[in-house]
Amino acid sequence: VPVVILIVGPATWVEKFPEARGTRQSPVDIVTSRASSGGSAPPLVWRYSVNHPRSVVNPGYCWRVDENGYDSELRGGPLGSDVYKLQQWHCHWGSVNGEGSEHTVDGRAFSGELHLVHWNTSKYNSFTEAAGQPDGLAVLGVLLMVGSKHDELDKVVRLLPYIQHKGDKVTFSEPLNPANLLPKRIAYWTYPGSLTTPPCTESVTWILFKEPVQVSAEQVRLNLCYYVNGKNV
Ligand SMILES: Nc1nnc(SCC(=O)Nc2ccc(S(N)(=O)=O)cc2)s1
Ligand SMILES: [Zn+2]
Repeated sequence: VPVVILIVGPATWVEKFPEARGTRQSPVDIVTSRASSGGSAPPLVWRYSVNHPRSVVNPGYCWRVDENGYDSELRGGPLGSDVYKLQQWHCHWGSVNGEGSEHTVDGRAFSGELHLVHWNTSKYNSFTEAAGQPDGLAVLGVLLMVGSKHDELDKVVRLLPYIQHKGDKVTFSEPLNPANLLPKRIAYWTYPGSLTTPPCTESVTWILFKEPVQVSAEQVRLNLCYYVNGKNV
């Protein structure tokens, strides 16, 4: 009986998304010995609005929080003189604890990875337009490791049981400051890269914080069980 092997992972993305064959594809392994020092880059500065309604969506993999157009600003660091605005933030978790981050550091994976996705409002008129431009997006990456409970993240994790299936969405108005999702030490690695999932557009300036942020084992478990249930191929 002929065996049909259905490959749905990154290896087949190039067939439908030519960008995936590009020269600046993410994620990457950060080889710390090869990272150059920051030199004279200006400080990275951010400001997020706290008291506005947000919605948590199940896009079919992990979960995503939409900022619904409320004001915010990310500037400085590797972003030149452009100002970026937070569009959405989401997570990547593994199917097994201890793996699941997209970026690795010296070959080491973390239990998860949070992405805060911003777009260049100085140059473009919409997220979708910016998402197709080489300097259109800036994503802050936060590595997650098991440790103490993360109270700010818990405002989302506790809502996961209500969005078990693809397309489910729940809106909440509890005040939340995305800045509280970032590590205390703001040292980071940065490189020109791409969206890590289709269409893999090479439009992302990646800014990955060096210091992992701790989440509790229970929060990982909730994401894992949610991930397994909510995950669509
Ligand atoms: N040209 C376009 N690409 N993507 C869109 S809208 C969908 C979208 O936001 N995709 C997206 C995919 C991956 C990432 S990630 N994991 O942060 O690199 C962020 C965002 S329009
Ligand atoms: Zn992501």
